[in-house]
Order: sequence, then C-alpha cells, then structure tokens
Amino acid sequence: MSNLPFPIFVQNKPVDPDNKRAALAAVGQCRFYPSTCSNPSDYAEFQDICAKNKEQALVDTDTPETKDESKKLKKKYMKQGVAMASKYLRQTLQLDVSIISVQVVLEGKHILETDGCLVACMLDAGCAAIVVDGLNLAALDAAKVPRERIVAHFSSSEAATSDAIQAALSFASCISVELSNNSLETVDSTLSLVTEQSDTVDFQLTAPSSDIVAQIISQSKASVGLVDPSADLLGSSCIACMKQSDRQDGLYATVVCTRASEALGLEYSSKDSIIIALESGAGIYCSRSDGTTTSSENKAAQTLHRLDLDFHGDALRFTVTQSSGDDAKNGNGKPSTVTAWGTPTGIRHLEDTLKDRLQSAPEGSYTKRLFDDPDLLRDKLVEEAQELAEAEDFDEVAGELADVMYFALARATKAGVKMEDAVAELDRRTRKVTRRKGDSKAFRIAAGNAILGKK
Ligand SMILES: N=c1c2ncn([C@@H]3O[C@H](COP(=O)(O)OP(=O)(O)OP(=O)(O)O)[C@@H](O)[C@H]3O)c2ncn1[C@@H]1O[C@H](COP(=O)(O)O)[C@@H](O)[C@H]1O
Repeated sequence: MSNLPFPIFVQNKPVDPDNKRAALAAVGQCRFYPSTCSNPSDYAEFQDICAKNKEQALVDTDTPETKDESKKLKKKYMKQGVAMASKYLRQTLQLDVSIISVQVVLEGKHILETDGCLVACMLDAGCAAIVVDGLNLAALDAAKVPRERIVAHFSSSEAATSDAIQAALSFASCISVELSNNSLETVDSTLSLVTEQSDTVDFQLTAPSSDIVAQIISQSKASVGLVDPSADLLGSSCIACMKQSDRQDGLYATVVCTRASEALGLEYSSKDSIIIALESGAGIYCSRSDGTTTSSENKAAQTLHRLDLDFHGDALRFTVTQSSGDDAKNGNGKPSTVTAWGTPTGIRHLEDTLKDRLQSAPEGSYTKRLFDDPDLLRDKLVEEAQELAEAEDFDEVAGELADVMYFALARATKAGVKMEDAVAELDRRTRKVTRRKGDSKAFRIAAGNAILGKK
C-alpha cells in the first residue's frame, strides 16, 4: 500500500466525533501521547497499567525455593496488564488496534522502572510500535523487543544529529523527527542518514501545507505524522499525496470491503467525501452523477474502520462494517447487507443462513436443533475437531474442516459473534510479542475424551 500521512494525537483525543474527528486514525496509522492526549482520568488509567507492569517486573524469580510460585505470579500480572491495556486502547481511547497501526509514546522512566514489561504489555495489547525518546539509549535498550516495533523520536532536527541517529538505529528501525521549520533540506539530510533498505523516517509536522506533506511523502522511506490535525487538514493532505485521478471528474475509484476482505461494491471518492468520512467515521462517498457526497442515511449504514491507498496511488479501499437489517440502505438505495454483486457465497453465505435460522427455521432444520440443544452443539464441536485432527488425505481434511467451520459458526452465531469479530481478534494477535508455552490442558483433554467416549 502507498503511504498516507497519519495523525499524531498530542493534545487531542484520538476519537472525538463532537469535534468532527470521529475517525482520523482510519488512514491506517496513528500515534498518541498517553499523558496529554485525553483527560486526566484516562491518564490515571494508563498510570495504573504502568503500576501493574512495575509489579510484574518486581516479582523475584531468582530465588530457587519460590521460583515456580513467582513465575505464576508474574504470568498473572502480565495477563492483568495486557487486559488493562487492551481495555484502555479499545474502550477508553476507542482505537481499534486490530485494523489500524497504533503507536504509543512511552516515557523512558516508565520503560526503565518496569524493566521493559510495559513495552511488551502495550505491544501484546495490540499496539504496532512504541515510540521512545531517541536520545534515551538506556530506555531503547531496556525495551527488549525487535527493532521493527520501536520508533526512536527526536524532538527537534537539531537533536537528530548523525551520531544520535546512528546510535538510535541500533535499537529502532524507524526514526521520527519533529520538523519545526518544515524544511525540505532537513528532510533530505535526515533521510540520507538512514541507509538500511527497510528503515524509515517519520517527520512530525504541525499545520503544514498539504504540498509540503506531499513532497516529503514522495521520498522513499519517508512518512509524515500531522500533530493534532483536523479532518480537513488530514483529508486534504491525503489527497495531495495521491496521484491525480485519470477520470475527468477527478474522482477516485473506491473499493468498499468488509473486515474479512469481502468486496461489497465500488464507489467513488472526492476530497470532500474523504474529509466527511474522516469527520464522521462513516462510509461516505461521492456521487458520479452530481458530485454530491452521499446522504446522512448512509452514515448509519456503514462504519468506517480504515481507508487504504493502492500501490499506484490512485485508488482507495474503504474497510467498513455494514449495519445489519434488511431495511438498512446505503446512499444508492441498495440493501446494505448484500454485496453490489448480489447474494454472497462461501462463509458469508453460511453465516447469513445461520443468522436467518436463529430468527426462523424451516421444519427439520439441523441448525435449529443445534441452537436448541447446547449439549449437542458442544458434543458435535468436540467430535468434528477430533475428526479433523485425525483426517489423513486432502479430501478428508477439507471435508472435516468444513464440518468444524459449520459447527463453529453455529456456536458463534448463537452467541451473536460474527466472522468479522474473529478476524479482528486474529489480526490483533499478529501484534503480540510474547509467546505462551501452549501445552495442551489435561482437564480439557479429559472432558473431550469423556464426550468422545460416550458416543
Ligand atoms: N454446512 C452444513 C452442515 N454440515 C454438516 N451438517 C449436518 O450436521 C449433521 C451432523 O454431521 P455429521 O458429519 O456428524 O453427519 P452424520 O451423518 O451424523 O455422521 P457421519 O455419518 O458423517 O459420521 C448432519 O445432519 C449434517 O447434515 C450441516 N448442516 C447444515 N449446513 C449448512 O447449514 C445450512 C442450513 O441447514 P439447516 O439448518 O439444516 O436448514 C445448510 O444449507 C448448509 O449450508
């Protein structure tokens, strides 16, 4: 994907619909400063997370007599810390880390006093990277995570000397520099210091012109973070970074898809419609016939999660969730629960069928039987999982996998969980840095065997 400028929340709340900033992070990436970007009670919540990590770091696992107990305690604190951080990101800041790359700016003292535990905690909770003062080499070292997950930040171009950048690059694959003068010369000189192919530089700008943003982003390795931008500035800067549309009306083709990457339709975007989409957090597009943005009716129909620019820089993808209910219409009067190409197939079709069965099922529906009999559903899940585990040839594995998917989807549908929710969880897990041992659980095996034995 091509690069778009991203918001840096220094003073502003990341999600703020009242001030027309409902979905700025939908550009795919954002950075936030926990100490200043929201109200004091939110910061207190973040400090509780730091305190929990400190508790984890202080557990003594060196004393042989108490080693096992201490390890358990450490693991317990770790899980508690990750749960607190996940809640803070998702509920308090309303950032969906499963679909956007979220960077959190951490103070060196918090990293050092938690012996790096806070870093692992924030990354396990779904943050894509942590941002640390590039001059604080002790904190960068104490973070103890792969350098791809660390951004070394310099609060001025004067601080980002050649020596300082080289030192920081031992720990971080991304350098971030605050550009107070918006000087393109500084951009060039900084970029020339970062020679490794995969290393990058973020330039942090306050209220720049969209031309400057486009010029910086056109350089390879460079990204731009905008400090507390309005939707207008961010949207205009995004458009400035895109290639000119080859359509006469200047609109950009926009593929609309679900979180599970199913294409729902093709729409068109203009600068105005992108800005309104970022302001409102809805799937808003531009009409090809009269150039107007789609109606407020549409705002209720699609929640915007993310927009991406394609490799060529002239087509967009909007990832949305459509509100369910056959009466929900999008701006073109099409039912929102089906794709522009008619009835879906595959997993989406099965999911829709199962949802229907929950409302009303025909005589003899097996799915209804499963919904009405939780014990049967549990037993079938165990049975089909075992059959999948023991299947041997290609066809057998495919068939058993289909069975497992059917029963698993029946279980999920009964609980109101959608495939998209599982996809979000899988995406969130890709950010984890710690690995669990993952042994099988004896009591679960015994329970499964009891089910299989009674057949
Ligand atoms: N994908 C499935 C599906 N997979 C399995 N099953 C049923 O699950 C039951 C148990 O499956 P088993 O493999 O154990 O079959 P079995 O015959 O009991 O045992 P074996 O002989 O295979 O060992 C059978 O009645 C299967 O028909 C399914 N039943 C329904 N669906 C889908 O769900 C939709 C709605 O189904 P109804 O609710 O029945 O209308 C259907 O249109 C399908 O798309």
